[in-house]
Amino acid sequence: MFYKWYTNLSNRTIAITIVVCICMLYVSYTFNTCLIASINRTWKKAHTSITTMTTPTEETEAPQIKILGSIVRIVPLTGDGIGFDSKNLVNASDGSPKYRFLRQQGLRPSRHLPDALIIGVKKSGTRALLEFIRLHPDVRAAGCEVHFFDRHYAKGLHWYRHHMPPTIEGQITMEKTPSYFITKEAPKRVYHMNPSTKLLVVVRDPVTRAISDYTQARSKKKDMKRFEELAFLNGTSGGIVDTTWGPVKIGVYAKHLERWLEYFPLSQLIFVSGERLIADPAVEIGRVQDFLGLKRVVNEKHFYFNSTKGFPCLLKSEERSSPHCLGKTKGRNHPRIEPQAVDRLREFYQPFNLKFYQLTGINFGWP
Ligand SMILES: Nc1ncnc2c1ncn2[C@@H]1O[C@H](COP(=O)(O)OS(=O)(=O)O)[C@@H](OP(=O)(O)O)[C@H]1O
Repeated sequence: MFYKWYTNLSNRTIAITIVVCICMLYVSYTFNTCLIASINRTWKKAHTSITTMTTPTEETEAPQIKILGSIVRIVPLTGDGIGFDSKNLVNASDGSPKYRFLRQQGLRPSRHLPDALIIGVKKSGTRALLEFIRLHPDVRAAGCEVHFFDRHYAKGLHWYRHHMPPTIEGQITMEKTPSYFITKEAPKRVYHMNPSTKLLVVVRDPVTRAISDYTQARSKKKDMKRFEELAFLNGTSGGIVDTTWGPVKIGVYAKHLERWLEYFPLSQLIFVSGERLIADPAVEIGRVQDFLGLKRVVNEKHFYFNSTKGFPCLLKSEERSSPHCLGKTKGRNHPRIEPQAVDRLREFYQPFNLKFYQLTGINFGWP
């Protein structure tokens, strides 16, 4: 009797587990992780900063929430065709006090396709660049990598726009997805969205970049082969470079850039040095603000050097008012690579680096 009851129970548990798994798979397929992360963040914020929520009043037809002691009326966003519902509340509860204030004033931010894109290069400092430039009050950026021009293009521009943050007049919308730089179809697709899109490219010594890329991959797959075995065809450090291996291939910047230059004039691109972004972020951010036609607001006062992390960090940002660094996946310790392998890779990249310097008109001074 007990055995039968126990078997029934475990069968039911298994059935429930399967149903839950299928539902989760469906949800993760339907929505992208960016959206889920953003809902998650908003959910967390709502639980830390919203203390009371009242029901809609007839007069306003909009719910009021009590944030840090003051009553705020949530004004629905326009431009997306989103009605006033719980989904909209997620959007409307954008964490920034600036936006809560604007909504109180009846100003209606709306979502726009990006004016500027950080298109790459992976592991060169793209996150740092985005976090630094979005300190500017006239810049608003999607927090996650949207991957529209590589993975989600079939979903259409309406889908893409919905992933952008709400902006008010005069603000620039930005997004960063480093894989755009190497995606063959991306230049044409971006051009079709808007031929005036400004393109930002962060580049770093391709050898260090390849090691950084490998370090990231190895952090997810512990039994990964050694760098030297993957970067060379015969597995030996001085051998033939495996140009089909992703971390090597991405570093041939000139080849990827040529595809972008088929669609965009050089003047529409800015090249940010990943090395200088670490050594002197204020200078690089100054150039970027000029390029975007923005007043130079972000400057050295926004940064401090964190000697424990070994990187520049932020004194405050829109999301956090206390000093903080980028996450622990940025600025990882790299494994030791045989000097012979490093030398061979430097030799391999040299002609491509020179070509890249010629195309951009900038000597990045990589060894
Ligand atoms: N301020 C600051 N803090 C931490 N890390 C910084 C910073 N500025 C640039 N970097 C460098 O950024 C590298 C990661 O590059 P990305 O953000 O482009 O990586 S990713 O492609 O988005 O995964 C990361 O690479 P690793 O050092 O290999 O982790 C850093 O070297």
